[in-house]
Amino acid sequence: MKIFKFGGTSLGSADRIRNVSGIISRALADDRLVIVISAMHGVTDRLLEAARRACGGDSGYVAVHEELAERHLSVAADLLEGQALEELSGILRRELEELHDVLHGIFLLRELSFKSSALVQSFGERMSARIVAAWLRQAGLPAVYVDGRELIVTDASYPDARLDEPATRERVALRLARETELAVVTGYIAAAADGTVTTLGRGGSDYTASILGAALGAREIWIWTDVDGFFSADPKRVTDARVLPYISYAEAMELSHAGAKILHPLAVQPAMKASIPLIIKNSFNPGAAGTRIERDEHRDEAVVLPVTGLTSINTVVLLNLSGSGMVGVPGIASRLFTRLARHRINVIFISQASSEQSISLAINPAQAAEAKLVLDDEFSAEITARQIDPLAVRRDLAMIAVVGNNMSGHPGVSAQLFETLGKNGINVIAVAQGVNEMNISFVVESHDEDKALNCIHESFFLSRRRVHVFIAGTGTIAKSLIGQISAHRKKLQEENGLDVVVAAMANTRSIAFNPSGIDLEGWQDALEPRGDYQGIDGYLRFIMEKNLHNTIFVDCTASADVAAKYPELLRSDISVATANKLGMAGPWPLYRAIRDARRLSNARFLYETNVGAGLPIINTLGDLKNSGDRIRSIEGVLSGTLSFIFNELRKGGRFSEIVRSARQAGYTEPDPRDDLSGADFARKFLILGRELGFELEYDDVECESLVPEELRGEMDVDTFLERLSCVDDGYSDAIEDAGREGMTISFAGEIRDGKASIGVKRVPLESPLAGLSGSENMVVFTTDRYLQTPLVVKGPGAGGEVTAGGVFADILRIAGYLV
Ligand SMILES: NC(=O)C1=CN([C@@H]2O[C@H](COP(=O)(O)OP(=O)(O)OC[C@H]3O[C@@H](n4cnc5c(N)ncnc54)[C@H](OP(=O)(O)O)[C@@H]3O)[C@@H](O)[C@H]2O)C=CC1
Ligand SMILES: N[C@@H](CC=O)C(=O)O
Repeated sequence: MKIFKFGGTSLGSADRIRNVSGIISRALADDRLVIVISAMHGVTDRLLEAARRACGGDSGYVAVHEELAERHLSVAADLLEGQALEELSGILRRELEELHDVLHGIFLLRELSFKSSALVQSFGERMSARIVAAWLRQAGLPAVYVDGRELIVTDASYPDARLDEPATRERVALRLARETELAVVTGYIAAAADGTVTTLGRGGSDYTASILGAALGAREIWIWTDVDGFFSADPKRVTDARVLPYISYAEAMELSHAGAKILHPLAVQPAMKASIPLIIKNSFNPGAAGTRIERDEHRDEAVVLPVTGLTSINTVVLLNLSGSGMVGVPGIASRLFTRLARHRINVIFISQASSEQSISLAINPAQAAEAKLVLDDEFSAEITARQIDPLAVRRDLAMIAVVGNNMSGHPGVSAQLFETLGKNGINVIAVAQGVNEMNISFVVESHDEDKALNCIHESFFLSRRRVHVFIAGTGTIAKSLIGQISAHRKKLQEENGLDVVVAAMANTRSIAFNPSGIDLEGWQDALEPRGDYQGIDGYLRFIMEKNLHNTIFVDCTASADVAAKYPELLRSDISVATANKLGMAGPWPLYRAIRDARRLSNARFLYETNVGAGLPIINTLGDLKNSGDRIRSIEGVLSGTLSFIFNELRKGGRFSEIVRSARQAGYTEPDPRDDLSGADFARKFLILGRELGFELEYDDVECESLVPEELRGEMDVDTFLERLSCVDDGYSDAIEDAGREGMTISFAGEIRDGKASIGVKRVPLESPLAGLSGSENMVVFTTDRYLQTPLVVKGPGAGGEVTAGGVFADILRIAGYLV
């Protein structure tokens, strides 16, 4: 025999009931069934609403009653006709009349006890089970309506009555013995010894099914719901959550107690005691395998992960009782819990540090005010004597539980859990783990709940790793970067299990956002005005509000305002990959602030493209330094634009035209005067000097400017470029003059003994500097280890593609660290 329990969503309409009867008919071919029925979707809430209104003297309860009458009678009329419909309608009308009388009584008395509330709620299951039984009979099955009050005996503790197991067994054996009958039993409701209605707690139809299964020695108990099974996490919150084919009774209990709504927490216990498997199935997708809940030894060892699932309760409050007067004083915890129990305040989570100075409890927010009142009263003497502080209540919190049988004796699970949370900047407020080691519960701000669920899920379930990229800037570098991510995203997904999601892009005017990833082919169309999120502060607020896990901020602007935000981002544990040099080459206090924030942050800060675009210069210098080499000097060409200019001049080009071409090719800064003045080159040397440990400011770099004196005033870029031809002849002559002496000119620099200088240099034609082409950069590291033959890094040092490639590589380095 099997027990089939159908939840409210499976019974929400006539069509759904037809679907349910199809499932039942097919299963009956193989086995005897007992059917347990919940109230139709939403009905219990409406019944409670009607009762509350009636109690409050609001005659609106009548309208709710009429709505419920209409709903049930119209489903009946849709399913049945003729005599069968008449019979069923008559029964439903009688139920509805009784309901009306009860509600009217509540209205007159203005009194709603748990007992009368249970009676009101019972009509939901009573009417739905009547309808299902009638429809099954119409379909030719031997269905009979059985009221749960005839079968399940409880004590009279409302609203969550406790089962009287022996009495229930006896009644079930007696009433459900007839094998020819297809019993359609009301879930959720039971009766106390005196016959008054009791309820088994919200969602208690699962419990009914399990109680009946155990009492009847069923082979399996099937819980039919509207999802494919027990998920590794709530699929509405964690997109990669997957159905668990199997979980143990203990895991199911831990998960349902900690918020997984798929199964009533008490439903596991009777099935477990009788060793009956519970099967979670989707009535809308009966072909799906579902989840089997049974003893742990049935699990396939090959697929065992330490964590089975995670779940959360998204509104809890934390009560904190603390004070030096608690230390070493026996009985404090006993008084605390006894008082809460007396007021039926359910404790979801408990944590106490070994110092005994405080006890933290998580409870339902609806009970927080009462808890504060009763506990401040309980400890009033100690509070007056200042031995214990008044109870502290912290709100807007979520409790997350990470559950798995195999966490027990598996070192590293909590390390991995808290490291993952730390890297995502999620503050853990309280933690609890029992000695069975199969549940680590912790409390975080509600705002961090989804982020925590997603990053933990990724970390433990080997689902696809995802990083969320927020780009500032939509210009040359950003465009190339988007193109590269678009071209390689699929490959990264397939080969590395990494999903680089561009969640947002913003320029000074507009913003595009999609947490699942902006369409990289048509991102321009997704840009919208920035609305309330103006300026870089607005963008940062936007990012913080979205609070996605594994967020990486990518700076493709040339803005000092954006660079000034790096410390704040790092303090919020958001990693940064930047092409913008105005942070690392900014004023010393900003540089220091970035370095300090980076040291203290759980996030990473990478800026390889600040020097030499995509060339590995910062990393090379870091490796040399960190491995103990001493850098004697750094020389070379670190401006792609200036390199290009002199390389083209040598070929006979005209200075102003070459600058235009460099701009066209994406080598120049947004304002090419930043290149011609040597400022961009100087910034790179400033960064290298600082990497070497020198406390340098921008003005410490000796720098020769190629911007002609007469063009140094205020003017826009186009005017400047138009007037730049005034220097063309001078440069052509200088190249010619130098050539006559076997020399040429180049713009290069060096750092030696903490002094950095850059400028135009005459170099022999056979010098490596004269051999550069295009936008090539060249850096020569002379070190203790690379003395006779210095280490040279050479290659294109500017341009959209190489720079974007460097930024992309930094993103992937951060992703590797994050996930
Ligand atoms: N070109 C190269 O070879 C290399 C460049 N870099 C660096 O890359 C960076 C980007 O250069 P590039 O792409 O050429 O510059 P662009 O001028 O093409 O693009 C800059 C972008 O930044 C946006 N922006 C400016 N301020 C803000 C702000 N406060 N918030 C959001 N967006 C902002 C601009 O928006 P809007 O359009 O609205 O003004 C624009 O979209 C620069 O820092 C540069 O030094 C580094 C290495 C090599
Ligand atoms: N404008 C810069 C680009 C790289 O930083 C250059 O010309 O090198």
